Amino acid sequence: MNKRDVYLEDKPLQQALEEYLAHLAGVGGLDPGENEIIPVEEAAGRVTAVPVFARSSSPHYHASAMDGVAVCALDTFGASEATPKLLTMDENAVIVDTGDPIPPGCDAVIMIEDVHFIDEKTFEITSGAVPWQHMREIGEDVVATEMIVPANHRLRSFDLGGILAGGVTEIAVHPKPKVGLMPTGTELVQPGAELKPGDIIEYNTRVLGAMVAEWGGSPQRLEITADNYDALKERLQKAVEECDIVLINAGSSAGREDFTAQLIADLGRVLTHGVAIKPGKPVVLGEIQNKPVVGVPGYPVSAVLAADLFVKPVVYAKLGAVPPQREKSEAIVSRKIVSPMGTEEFIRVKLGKVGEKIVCTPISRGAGVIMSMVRADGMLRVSGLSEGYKAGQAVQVELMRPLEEVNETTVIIGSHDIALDVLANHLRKRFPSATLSSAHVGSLGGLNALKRGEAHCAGTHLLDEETGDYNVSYINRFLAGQSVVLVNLVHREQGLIVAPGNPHQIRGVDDLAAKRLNYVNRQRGAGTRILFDYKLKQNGIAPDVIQGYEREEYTHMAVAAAVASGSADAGMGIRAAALALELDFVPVVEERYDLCILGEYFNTPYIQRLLEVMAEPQFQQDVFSLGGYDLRDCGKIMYESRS
Ligand SMILES: Nc1nc2c(c(=O)[nH]1)N[C@H]1C(S)=C(S)[C@@H](COP(=O)(O)OP(=O)(O)OC[C@H]3O[C@@H](n4cnc5c(N)ncnc54)[C@H](O)[C@@H]3O)O[C@H]1N2
Ligand code: MOO
Repeated sequence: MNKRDVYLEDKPLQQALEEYLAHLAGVGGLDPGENEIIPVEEAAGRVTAVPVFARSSSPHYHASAMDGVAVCALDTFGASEATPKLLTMDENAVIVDTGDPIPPGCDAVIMIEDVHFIDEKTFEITSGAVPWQHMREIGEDVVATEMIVPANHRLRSFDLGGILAGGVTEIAVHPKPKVGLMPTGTELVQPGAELKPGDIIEYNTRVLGAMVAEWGGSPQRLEITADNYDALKERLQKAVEECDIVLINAGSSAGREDFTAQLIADLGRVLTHGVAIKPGKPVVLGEIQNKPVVGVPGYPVSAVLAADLFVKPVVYAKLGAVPPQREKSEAIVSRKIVSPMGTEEFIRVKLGKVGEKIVCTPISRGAGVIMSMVRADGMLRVSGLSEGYKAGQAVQVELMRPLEEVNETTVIIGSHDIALDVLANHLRKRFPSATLSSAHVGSLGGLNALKRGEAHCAGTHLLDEETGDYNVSYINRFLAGQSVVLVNLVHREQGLIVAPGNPHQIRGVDDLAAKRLNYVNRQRGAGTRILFDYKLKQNGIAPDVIQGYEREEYTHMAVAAAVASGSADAGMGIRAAALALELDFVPVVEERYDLCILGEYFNTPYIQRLLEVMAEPQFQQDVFSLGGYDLRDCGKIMYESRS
């Protein structure tokens, strides 16, 4: 049998979902299952299977609502400042505290503050009591037999109070759908294992498990199964028997060992294999023994999206509900986004409020980049009917963080430095509501982002070859006429990041050419790239003599990672990046790394908070101990220009 299915469908998302839910509903695959009876105190987050009716009223007796004296209102009529009335304890008044039963014969409470004792037994009042004043009547809160919550209601903390107040101690809830999570792949190893080349840490089922729990299901993580058809079939069969829903992770596409669709077809039925979404395209929507079985693609972002789009509605449906919509916000696209027609694309974006508008900047679109989810503030959907967006276009973004957090975010776009991570961390510690969001597009990219009004500030280290000074001439050129303040963050060592022990005995840039070594470069517009070009020129070396000059990475850490992996012999970067990956470092220059701040934001909390943190000795110490940093000018204004 040819188990390799290379013909994936391209079904539109909405159609795939509707067809799937309709099919499942038809075969009973969305039925909730037998009710579970549980104590009310354990019921938060659970979903009621039947309405809950009050057994008793609350209060179930007339109760005093205040500390004071219970009286018969008739006895108090006519009391005023001019004609106070005297009442006698135990004859026509009884002392009560809040919550006490009202004694027979009484129908009102006078607050203790309004009572003037003449002696132990007698007191005076200067205004009459209205019948039922300061009393809580029987059933003021809950009336016996009334419905407290309907069926299919997800119980919140205070709902438990209402139910218990109504005299109910146990309730019937829908069982949590048991979702079997089946990781497959010979290459998978458990988190924490010693890693060999080719090993992949199995984390998808952990992520999926946390998602299932959030939706109200009960995740059941299964053992890793190798890519062996018979073993997979046996495991899947067992999982279907034991669970209400089964997710098979990976093996969904067209690889030689991608068996998921075939397995589901073999044991049940595949309704859809391939949906016009990106990431997540090879998702398999199927059913075995009337139970939903979904083949979730292996790439982590694809897995999260496929589960969110197709499994969440199934779990919710089994609990008698539809998933809540994510909150949305309007945002302005910072740069052109191109997306293929015919595919609904899900683009992870960073958000920040710069001036009056929320700016939306796309981050990595790779389906294998889980960090794109970690870093995302929102998700931008590009419909299959659209080719994307122009820079400056207004879009609706689904929020992955509360809008208040987005509004409190300082947006820094430009060159990357590890000190920014330390700054972000200290900022959050000192100001819990504040966030520093940094996007790494190189120094020139940062200045351009400032010009377009997409950031509050930019990290920049641009060497002026003529003057040997940093940043100022570039600011005057790229931000002419704009008011900016240039504040130093660090001086740092730039040099060549090389393998441990410096096996090629590299002493400087000239050795790269002389020894024909493999170099890894930074992208055009990066300050480090400009520095490298300057050093080549100084040494009279043409760029095309450098092997790997065209290979571009976007951050110091990515350059260090290329050297660590052995795919490059050297790359220019900061010492801290070399130290972080236990590599060696050949110093070339000390350079200045500044924050270029738009004048209009200088006196706002976005910037003042950063400056406060930069002045902290602990922040400076933490940056210093990364190695290769000098903080002698940290926080100092290096230059100011006015519009
Ligand atoms: N010729 C084609 N190749 C691929 C296609 C295609 O249409 N034609 N689709 C691509 C797309 S899109 C996706 S998405 C992936 C889906 O891959 P599979 O579901 O078959 O998964 P694997 O190939 O087994 O694994 C992919 C990748 O996922 C990571 N992975 C897998 N399991 C886990 C886990 N439990 N925890 C963490 N990470 C996991 C791992 O990095 C694998 O390398 O196929 C493309 N190929
Ligand atoms: O569907 Mo795949 O998830 O685009 O990478």
